[in-house]
Amino acid sequence: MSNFTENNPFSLDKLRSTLIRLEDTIIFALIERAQFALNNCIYTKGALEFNGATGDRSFLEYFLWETEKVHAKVRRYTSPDEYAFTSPLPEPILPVLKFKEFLAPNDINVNGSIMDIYVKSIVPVICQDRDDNNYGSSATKDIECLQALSRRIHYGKFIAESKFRSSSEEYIKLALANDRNGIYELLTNRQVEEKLLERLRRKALVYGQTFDQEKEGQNSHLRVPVNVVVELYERWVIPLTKEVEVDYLIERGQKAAEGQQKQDS
Ligand SMILES: C=C(O[C@@H]1C=C(C(=O)O)C=C[C@H]1O)C(=O)O
Repeated sequence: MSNFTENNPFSLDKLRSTLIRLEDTIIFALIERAQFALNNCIYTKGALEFNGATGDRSFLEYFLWETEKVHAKVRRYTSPDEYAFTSPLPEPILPVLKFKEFLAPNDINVNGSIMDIYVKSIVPVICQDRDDNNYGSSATKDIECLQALSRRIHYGKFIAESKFRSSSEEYIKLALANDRNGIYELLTNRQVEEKLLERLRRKALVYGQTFDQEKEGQNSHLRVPVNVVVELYERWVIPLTKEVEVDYLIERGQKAAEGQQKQDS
């Protein structure tokens, strides 16, 4: 049941349908990356293969940073249905830095950045550990994965705004007490999470099929292991999305209380 009229961009049902669509984007992005070898040198800082062109960064870090610089120059404001580094929502707006925090190689946030998690625990499992020289293609597919993951995680801002509008008094009270755990519990919907993980398992199983008749029925020939996709969400995507929601709701609640005080004075 949506919590607003259907034409409202903050309908929780509508926002959740965008997250469901992003599941497909992320699974297919992982499948696309898995067609190339690991090419470990693209994750190695200052790897000799790149003759110093990337300075003390890895090829992927360098490639991502340069890509983001181009995007940052051309990015205009977007609606909640499109990708946005900063939220079109009323104040507060999570700073663009949030994206960088998640991707910065030396990120201190939540057990390491999305890039650290992706490079250390996702790519080595979905790609064969060898070098096929497809460095540019591999990094391009990595960036598509990282951007889809970041888009999904930062969508937590819009989900948080929707929840705030449904229960603003409760969130304001918790925000004024800086009660992050209280906000985390209030925003958590375990039924939605369990349903999501089950749907993800089914999608990874179907999308990952190579339809190679000789191997019919052998899970080993899946293009991406099902448990990798499910664990990615269970261990990282969902917790990081909720971190974004909590960050947003703390600021949103405190600023709303300030606004109320100004009105009352
Ligand atoms: C995104 C939401 O907020 C939380 C995070 C979820 C997720 O990251 O998949 C799912 C349910 C909630 O615990 C939501 O309520 O839909």
